[in-house]
Order: sequence, then C-alpha cells, then structure tokens
Amino acid sequence: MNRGLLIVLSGPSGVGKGTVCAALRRKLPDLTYSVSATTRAPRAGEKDGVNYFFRTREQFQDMIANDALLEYAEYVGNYYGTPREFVEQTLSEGKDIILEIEVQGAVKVREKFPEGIFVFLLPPSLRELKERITGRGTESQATIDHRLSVAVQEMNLLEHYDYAVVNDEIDTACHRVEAILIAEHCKRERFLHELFEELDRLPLTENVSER
Ligand SMILES: Nc1nc2c(ncn2[C@@H]2O[C@H](COP(=O)(O)OP(=O)(O)O)[C@@H](O)[C@H]2O)c(=O)[nH]1
Ligand SMILES: Nc1ncnc2c1ncn2[C@@H]1O[C@H](COP(=O)(O)OP(=O)(O)O)[C@@H](O)[C@H]1O
Repeated sequence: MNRGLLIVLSGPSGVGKGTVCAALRRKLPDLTYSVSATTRAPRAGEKDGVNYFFRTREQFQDMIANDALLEYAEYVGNYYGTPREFVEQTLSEGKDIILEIEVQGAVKVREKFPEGIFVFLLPPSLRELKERITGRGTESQATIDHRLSVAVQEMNLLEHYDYAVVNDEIDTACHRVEAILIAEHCKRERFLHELFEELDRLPLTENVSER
C-alpha cells in the first residue's frame, strides 16, 4: 500500500492557519488531522483531545524524554508538539495527514520528512495580519505585540517551503491547498503504479510495429 501524504500547514501567527485548516477539514473529511499536545491553558470551548492534548509542563517534558513527539517548539511561553505515533500510523495506513504548526516545528518536521509537503500561509498584507491578531480577541496587548514581532521574523522562513498560499479569502486559500494536494497525488503517480504493474504482466505478443 502507498503511504499517505504528510502536509504541513504553517506560517506566521495570526495568518489564519487554524481557520484555513478547519475549513479544509470540513471540505476533506478523509484528511486526518494531527492533534497537538500543548502546555497552554485551554481557551473557552476548547476540549482536551479534540483541539489539543492539554498537558502540564512535567507531562510535556516526559513526552519529550520518551521521544513521543515528532517535533516540539516553545512558542510565546508554552510548549507545543506533535505526537509521533499517530502521524506514523496514519501514514502507514495510506492516509493523508495534516499538521497545523508554527514555523520552528515545521523546520524540524522537514528534517525528518523531507518528502512532506510544506505549505506557507501568507497574509495579504502586514496591516491585515495585525488586524487578524488583534481582532481574534484572545490575547492581551503585550501578547499581541509579541506575536506580531514574532510573526514578522517568521515570514523570513518562506523560502524553506514548497508552496506559498495567500490567505486573502478563506475559501480561496482552502481551494489552493486542496489543489496542491491533488497535484502532489498526481506527481507521486499513486494510481499509475498499479497500471504499470498490470502492463508488466501483459504478454508481449503484440507490439506497435505489427499493427
Ligand atoms: N511546533 C508546533 N507548533 C504548534 C503545534 N500545535 C500548534 N502549534 C502552533 O502554535 C501556535 C500557537 O497556537 P495557539 O496557542 O493555539 O494559538 P493560535 O493558533 O495562534 O490561535 C500556532 O502557530 C500553532 O500553529 C505543534 O504541535 N507543534
Ligand atoms: N481569510 C481570512 N479573512 C479574514 N479573517 C481571517 C481569515 N483567515 C483567518 N481570519 C481571522 O484571523 C484571525 C487569526 O486566525 P487564526 O486561524 O487563529 O490564525 P493562526 O492559527 O495562524 O494563528 C481569526 O480571527 C480568524 O477568524
């Protein structure tokens, strides 16, 4: 069986990674989502095991020590990490999986999965990025300022990615990521392998010159 594709959706804080990823999951129910572990406190409405695995710092450090994370990063004072086993199992079952993670973690995933598809989400402008970080209303002013300055530095990592997708409209951005997935499946000739095996089994009694 072919392995599934690993898609990493990353980009600066506030660009809309969570929003685009959620829209993509609604549109593509067969796309498996990797639920991350974090030491950040749950926001209103967030559920353990659904939005994140909410863990204490000690529990998170145990996960690091036990090599249970594919990657992890410290981001604005909290740890975030991708549970390794679920990703590896999903890929070996031939299913595609999406990771929605910040840029430091994405660099680490690239080292382990060079064949992964790395998509960098861009804001239409810096002004719009600032509005999105502010408008979400989940952060204090100090956190907003910090996130914005981190976001500007994060934009420099664009060159390490396979694709850039501007998140102007959610549906359009979602459509672009979907198009990337379709193209990557075609590139890997997932279905052609079976066709070529079939061709190999055909008896070579007839060739073009005999027709
Ligand atoms: N490296 C890494 N980053 C993650 C992971 N899960 C989430 N993140 C990123 O951590 C950052 C902060 O996430 P969060 O606190 O939920 O805030 P928000 O996504 O900006 O609303 C975002 O950039 C997420 O994409 C993970 O498993 N690993
Ligand atoms: N295409 C878009 N147009 C307008 N607002 C958007 C768009 N995408 C996301 N947003 C808004 O921007 C804010 C940040 O989005 P979020 O998904 O939390 O970003 P990230 O996960 O990258 O930190 C949210 O308030 C979200 O509703």
